[in-house]
Amino acid sequence: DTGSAAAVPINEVDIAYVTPVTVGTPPQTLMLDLDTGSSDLWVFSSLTPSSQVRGQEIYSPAKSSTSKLLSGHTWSIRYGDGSGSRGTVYTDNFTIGGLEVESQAVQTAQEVSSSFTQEQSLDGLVGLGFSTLNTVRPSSQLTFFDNARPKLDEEVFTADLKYHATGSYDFGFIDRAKYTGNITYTPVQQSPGYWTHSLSGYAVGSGAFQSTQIQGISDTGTTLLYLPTAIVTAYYRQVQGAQNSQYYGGYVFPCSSTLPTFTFGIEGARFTIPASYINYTRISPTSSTCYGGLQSSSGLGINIFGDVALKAAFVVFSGTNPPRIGFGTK
Ligand SMILES: CC[C@H](C)[C@H](NC(=O)C[C@H](O)[C@H](CC1CCCCC1)NC(=O)CCNC(=O)[C@H](Cc1ccccc1)NC(=O)N1CCC(N)CC1)C(=O)NCc1cnc(C)nc1N
Repeated sequence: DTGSAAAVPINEVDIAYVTPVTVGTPPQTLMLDLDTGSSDLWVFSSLTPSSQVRGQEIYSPAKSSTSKLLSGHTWSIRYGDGSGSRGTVYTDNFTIGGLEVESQAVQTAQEVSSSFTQEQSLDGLVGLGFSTLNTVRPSSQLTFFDNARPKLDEEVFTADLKYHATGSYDFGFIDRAKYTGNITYTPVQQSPGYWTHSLSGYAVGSGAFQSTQIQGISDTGTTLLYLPTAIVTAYYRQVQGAQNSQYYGGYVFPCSSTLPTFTFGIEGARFTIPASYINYTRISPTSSTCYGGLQSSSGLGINIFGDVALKAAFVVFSGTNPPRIGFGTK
């Protein structure tokens, strides 16, 4: 089997992408953030206090003839940006892009943090990290990809995220029409549960490519690209008026500045992020100061290849044994 679904940016600066999914019988449609940086599938639900719901679609297990309570099971998750949620667990039919998993663990939120309440276009997450990261207790649950794997034509899913446009996620096949040339693969280290791999180096603008192994995680749920401070300072040294602002928590620069491109390596292949992707957003709607899409990872303890980087390529997440990740030019 295969599946294919849209990845729709939820705002004008691609802060996140949501994908239509259906849960239950008859199908209830929700827009969820497919997140390779976590492994919980959770949704706003009829169990979420109405004071914490602001425009989100909700899943009501009581309205589904195929829902089953996973009794005694709970979950609680905390994300890198400090947001979080917790609740109970049902199993139900779950489909993405025509690909169905019966009795998928669907984690129903009983509490969500304020940033989720405020994000009305996001009805929950589909974790596509390794199932070891799942927070359901007493027994952890499998991700949609792990459940779908036995019925997939190929043990892969792909991400084709786009700049200020709708892209796609495919399951079970690699769509040759979505990239040119070949996919370059590199090994993935699946502990502790992220899609962890290395870049083979980088270049700032037309500068020489610096060959250096940079380990990090490819994370569709993270908006920006977070790399070691030395690389980030080398980049913004090329930007007139750029400064690392304590106030704004990162590099900012005049919106009128000319930004260089940023190239990263996967093994012998090279992928260039256009300057426009790195001119991420104005710090406020009327400001002439802009916030960079490339920021330092020093506070995170890990480098994160987030959407700013991933949208510059066609990315294959391969669940083969051993797992690997592939990048194609588009
Ligand atoms: C089982 C836990 C699980 C694996 C967890 N995984 C993650 O945190 C990575 C995961 O990909 C999550 C998935 C997000 C969570 C928020 C909602 C959207 C998806 N990514 C992050 O937290 C990366 C940092 N956040 C981001 O990149 C969010 C994403 C977002 C998008 C839309 C709306 C709201 C938030 N972006 C922003 O806040 N932006 C606003 C500011 C702007 N400058 C950039 C964009 C983890 O590592 N948690 C450990 C952890 C706990 N506590 C902390 C403090 N840090 C941690 N890393």
